[in-house]
Amino acid sequence: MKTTGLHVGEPAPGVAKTDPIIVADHITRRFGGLTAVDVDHIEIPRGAITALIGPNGAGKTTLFNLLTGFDQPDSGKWTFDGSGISGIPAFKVARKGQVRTFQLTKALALLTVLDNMKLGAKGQRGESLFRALFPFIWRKQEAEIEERALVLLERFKLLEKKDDYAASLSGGQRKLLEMARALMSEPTLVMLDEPMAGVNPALTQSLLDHILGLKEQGMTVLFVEHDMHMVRHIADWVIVMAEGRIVAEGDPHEVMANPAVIDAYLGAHHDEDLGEIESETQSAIKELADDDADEVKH
Ligand SMILES: Nc1ncnc2c1ncn2[C@@H]1O[C@H](COP(=O)(O)OP(=O)(O)OP(=O)(O)O)[C@@H](O)[C@H]1O
Repeated sequence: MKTTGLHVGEPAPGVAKTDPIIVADHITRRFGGLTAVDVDHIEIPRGAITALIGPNGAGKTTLFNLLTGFDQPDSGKWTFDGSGISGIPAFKVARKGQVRTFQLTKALALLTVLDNMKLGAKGQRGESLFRALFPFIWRKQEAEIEERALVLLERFKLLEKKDDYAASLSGGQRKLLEMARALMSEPTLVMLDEPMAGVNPALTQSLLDHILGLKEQGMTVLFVEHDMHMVRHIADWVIVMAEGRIVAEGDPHEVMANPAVIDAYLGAHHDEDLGEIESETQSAIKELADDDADEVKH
């Protein structure tokens, strides 16, 4: 079920939201002479699924890294749930309830599925001092963490794999594990980085259902994705970036029909034959247009 009534006024870049969970101003991040992110104002609607899309190199991942404290901006301020979190390190951001998924790194792939889950809960209360002073309470907390991990693994159909190395999982199962691990810290905002990348079609629906499930449970979801089918099917709101800036925002269908978005994807090659210069994102836009045409026919 799509969530509507998210914005106030015309859906232009930076438009105000009725109930924003993130409000950010004047964020810039430069790498040498390159300005990777230059966002004047952005608001993420609470309780909805927002897609952040844009061509390769648009600055989506950099913006994700900034908002979650994994990178520091050259300028900018933002709030999460009403409290200022700009410049706060990632583990503190996560404690406040804003988590992001990570690609399963080599090191994590060499841990079991269950250990990966337990790591997702670390940085909450299990500090070493706490452990030393209150071993009894600490053990109780460990037991609670394991219990929560098992419940989540069951929900994500990974329980049978709990003692396997994460490296042995398929691409889709890894994505499920990344999402399940993020949920260990009981977040209010879940940020997913390309949740569909490397997922085979058999697991696509299950992943989509899990993401919709997060919203049903009251969480806010923000994801970066190149897969336009996914954007269209589950996003309530779409924000488009190009060259570090936000170039369009709105409902998925309206955004896809927006000339600024088509321009952002096609860039200087606008008038050329798409067949010759086709890239991942260009073919995605074409697929989407085909989908829309199919829908009109039916
Ligand atoms: N650590 C870094 N050092 C130097 N340049 C960087 C760094 N990280 C990102 N960039 C540059 O910043 C720009 C934005 O990159 P970013 O990865 O944020 O884009 P993106 O929209 O996530 O792209 P993609 O869809 O390909 O993942 C790119 O030109 C990239 O080369």
